[in-house]
Amino acid sequence: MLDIKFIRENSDIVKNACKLKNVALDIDQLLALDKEVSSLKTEEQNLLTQKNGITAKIPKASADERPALIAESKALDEKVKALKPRAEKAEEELKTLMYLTPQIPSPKAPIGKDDNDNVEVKKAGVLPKFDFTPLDHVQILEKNNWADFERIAKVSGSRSYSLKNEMVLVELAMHRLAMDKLMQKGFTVVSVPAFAREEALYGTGHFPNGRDQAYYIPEQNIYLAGTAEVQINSLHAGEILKEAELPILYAGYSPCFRSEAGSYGRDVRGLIRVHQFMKVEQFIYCKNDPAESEKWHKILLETSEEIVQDLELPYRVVECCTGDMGAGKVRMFDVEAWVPSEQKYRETHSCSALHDWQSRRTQTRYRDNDNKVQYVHTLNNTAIATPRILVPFLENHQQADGSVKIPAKLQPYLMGMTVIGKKN
Ligand SMILES: Nc1ncnc2c1ncn2[C@@H]1O[C@H](COS(=O)(=O)NC(=O)[C@@H](N)CO)[C@@H](O)[C@H]1O
Repeated sequence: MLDIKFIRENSDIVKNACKLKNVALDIDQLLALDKEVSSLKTEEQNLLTQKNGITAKIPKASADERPALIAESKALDEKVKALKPRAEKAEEELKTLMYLTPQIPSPKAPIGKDDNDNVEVKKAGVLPKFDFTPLDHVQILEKNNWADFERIAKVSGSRSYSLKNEMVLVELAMHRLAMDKLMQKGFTVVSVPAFAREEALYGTGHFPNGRDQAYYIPEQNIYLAGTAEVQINSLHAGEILKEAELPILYAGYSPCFRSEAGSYGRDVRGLIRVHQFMKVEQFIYCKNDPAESEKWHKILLETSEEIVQDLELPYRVVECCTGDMGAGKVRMFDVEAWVPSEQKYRETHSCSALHDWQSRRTQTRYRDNDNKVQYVHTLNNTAIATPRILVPFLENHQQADGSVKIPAKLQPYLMGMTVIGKKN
């Protein structure tokens, strides 16, 4: 959400942001509603002032003056009451449009329509050369009895999977590697429930537009969040923190649930795009300062690169263009790991800076050292998300017999194993 004062004084900048982010929103209509809300409030205030003036006269008025004064006071009450539904309707409509108003993208962000216009900013690692015909991740899993798809689909439906044997240990090992790294960097590791109330999904900006991505449990009127960003972003909703408490660094561990509505037919095979996955989420609250946000954004990105390097995966970093980054972002980078069977890089991490666009939605503020109350800035990035990252992991580290080499940094989390899978 933006500051309404900013929209009033910079409507052209906001209109341009809507264009850059493919957000179909009528800012003139928003400003007209804003004016209507203000004028209704002023009208109500004037009526109340008039009424108070009249009421104040009643005690001193003579017996024959009093009935007229009481009648006039009642008539003013009726006028105030008549305004209420109009004011509430205008406020509701204004709030809806405020929730849809995109953040202003950084001038450093590439301008573009969709992920085809993202810009590669870094490439690292050596693409694997196989002296055998490499398998894709599903074939490697099946050859080693490391996953089941067919049976579990009968039980759990589409886009489901069951990891087996060493693959379950590899998944846990990756999460532990990520959590240990984040703890060493001062992050507070927290596990959070997948459950989240509607306000929390509005808080990150997943709602209103992404409502169809979330599973809803009507009896509890609660949702299954698609990322721990949702829960963590609302952990301090409504609070006024102290500047000395910032930055707050969270590593949120949770199951993530996504309907993947709109992804029909995409990545239907294997582990890339599933309904339930596990993620360690990096989330930072920092003070309201673009330079501070830029510093933490860089650190978040470097941390996810370190994890991908620890897994010895060839990868690249792309800066997301304005049309791909999403409504709330100032700037966003994706880390993409190389998938040999597709001969292309696939997104494994997504690193965003949002300034105060989310904290205005959750009313998360802090009292700065000059005693001024400000909105915090928020940032988030994936630390590790499985099972998707198992895809580049298995394919890049596969050997001719179908076994898979374990990178040195992961071995301590796997009882020192250096290779897993097929021998004979
Ligand atoms: N349907 C899915 N199946 C498997 N993995 C997924 C799915 N959706 C997202 N992911 C993984 O989760 C990562 C983060 O998802 S994201 O929507 O891009 N970004 C976020 O959720 C942010 N909170 C940063 O983590 C993705 O990069 C990807 O690795």
